[in-house]
Amino acid sequence: MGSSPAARGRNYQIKVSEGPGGYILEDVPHLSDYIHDLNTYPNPLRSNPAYSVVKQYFVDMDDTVPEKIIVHKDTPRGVHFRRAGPRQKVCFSSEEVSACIVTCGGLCPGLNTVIREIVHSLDYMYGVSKVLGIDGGYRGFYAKNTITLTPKVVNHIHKRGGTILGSSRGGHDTMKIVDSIQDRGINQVYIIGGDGTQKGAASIYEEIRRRGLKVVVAGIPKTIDNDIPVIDRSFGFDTAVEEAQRAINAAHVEAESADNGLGVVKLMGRYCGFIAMYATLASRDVDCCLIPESPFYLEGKGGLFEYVEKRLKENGHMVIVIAEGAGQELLKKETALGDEIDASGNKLLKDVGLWLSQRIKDHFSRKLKWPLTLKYIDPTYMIRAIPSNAADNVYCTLLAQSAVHGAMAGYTGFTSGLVHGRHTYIPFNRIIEKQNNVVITDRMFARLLSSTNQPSFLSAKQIAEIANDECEAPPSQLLDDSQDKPSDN
Ligand SMILES: Nc1ncnc2c1ncn2[C@@H]1O[C@H](COP(=O)(O)OP(=O)(O)O)[C@@H](O)[C@H]1O
Ligand SMILES: O=P(O)(O)OC[C@H]1O[C@](O)(COP(=O)(O)O)[C@@H](O)[C@@H]1O
Ligand SMILES: [Mg+2]
Repeated sequence: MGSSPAARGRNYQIKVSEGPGGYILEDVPHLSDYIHDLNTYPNPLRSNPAYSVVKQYFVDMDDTVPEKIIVHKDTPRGVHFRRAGPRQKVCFSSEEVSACIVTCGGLCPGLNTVIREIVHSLDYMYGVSKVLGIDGGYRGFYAKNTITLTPKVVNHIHKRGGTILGSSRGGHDTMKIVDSIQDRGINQVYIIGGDGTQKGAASIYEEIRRRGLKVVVAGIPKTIDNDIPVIDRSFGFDTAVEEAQRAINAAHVEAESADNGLGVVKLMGRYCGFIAMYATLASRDVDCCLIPESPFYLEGKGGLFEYVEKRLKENGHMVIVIAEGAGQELLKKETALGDEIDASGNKLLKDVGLWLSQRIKDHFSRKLKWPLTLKYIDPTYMIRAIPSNAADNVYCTLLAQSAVHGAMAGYTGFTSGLVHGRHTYIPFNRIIEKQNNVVITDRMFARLLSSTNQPSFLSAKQIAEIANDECEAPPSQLLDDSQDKPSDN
């Protein structure tokens, strides 16, 4: 993977200022930080009939959004992010802009909606007509042709799953990508992708800045797994949870219709179990939800087999939801398979659902001689390939609009993201420093355990150790709803 010496330093990204009462602004870079004779223009939205009637349509330059909204009387004001939205002045004239859009990593519902809205916002709000689609992810910058994107070309794409631009893993070469951006005269780069993609976007931004180019880099966070930190949730997550209900429902119907019926559903989540956890909480038909963050074991007292036996005796049927990244250590021990990675360096997972189903069947047929009817459903790629639902469509639209407003205003090196329901510009360093995961000592996980009645599979000592490890890390927004809403405890 190519990255410049500047990219390895990562110093350009951090722009922090402080104010009274412990106020901290983790700001995003601006072209004027390194280009001193930057022209500005009045925002064309001033004369747009749709927006000119809105009172205070333009965002006040001083508006910021707090990272934490639950505070005590004496709490310092803490970290804030710049509020997204249109500015009075822009740094590009409409004719000057030459934009490009790239989608990278795994598919996710909503990708086409984001592409469509970037093209539409650039054209209808800012009069920009030069927009290129980069074919097939990062490597498309230097190894493939581009696609001309017009409002007409993208008009109906939000009704389709996937990405009309194609995507890929691997192939990120900072130098070749920035050379291609420079050669093509591109000055706005919109990069849609997950944690890996945003790391790549940070390297591109740093190299562009090192070369002193008037080119803005705007990220739009994409991941069905919801593993991107800081933001409330990633687009496509809501759609995935909704679609997962169909698989869980099918598993439940199958399980209920058979003697000792057991439905096993595998859902996505390479390193985190958000989809599994939320789908379980939404469905209420699930008896056990297994996620990567919460280790489990099969045999012996307190193990999964014991719980399955108990539930089948009590209820006659059972549904297990398992995130694809759960139980990988157990599976690895038993199958002696090595560690493999994909082209982006992500762990390649073994099929834990298939393995678990086989282990349960073996256990009940050989050891207990129980007749068991087990149905295994793997809807993972079906879920990922559908178009986004209504809520995600609106969310994608606003994320794309925010990115365009930010880029036109000259902000760069940022990811457009929702923080406590407010659209913000988050500096890349905050997005790529860690991954979001389910905190099993948070209230939300307790709610999950109490809704399924499953054992936690952890001893009191293990839970205490995890709690100690996690007390340093702030709880994720999606998990700890005490961040957003009054506690319901
Ligand atoms: N640390 C990194 N630095 C630069 N590029 C990266 C990095 N990690 C991943 N990428 C690139 O980002 C793209 C997408 O990454 P991947 O992990 O596959 O998906 P996602 O962005 O959804 O997490 C790939 O083209 C990959 O080469
Ligand atoms: O598309 P692939 O390479 O089979 O990868 C599957 C992985 O992609 C995901 O859907 C999303 O991962 P990314 O957000 O990193 O793209 C994971 O849930 C899953 O493990
Ligand atoms: Mg990823």
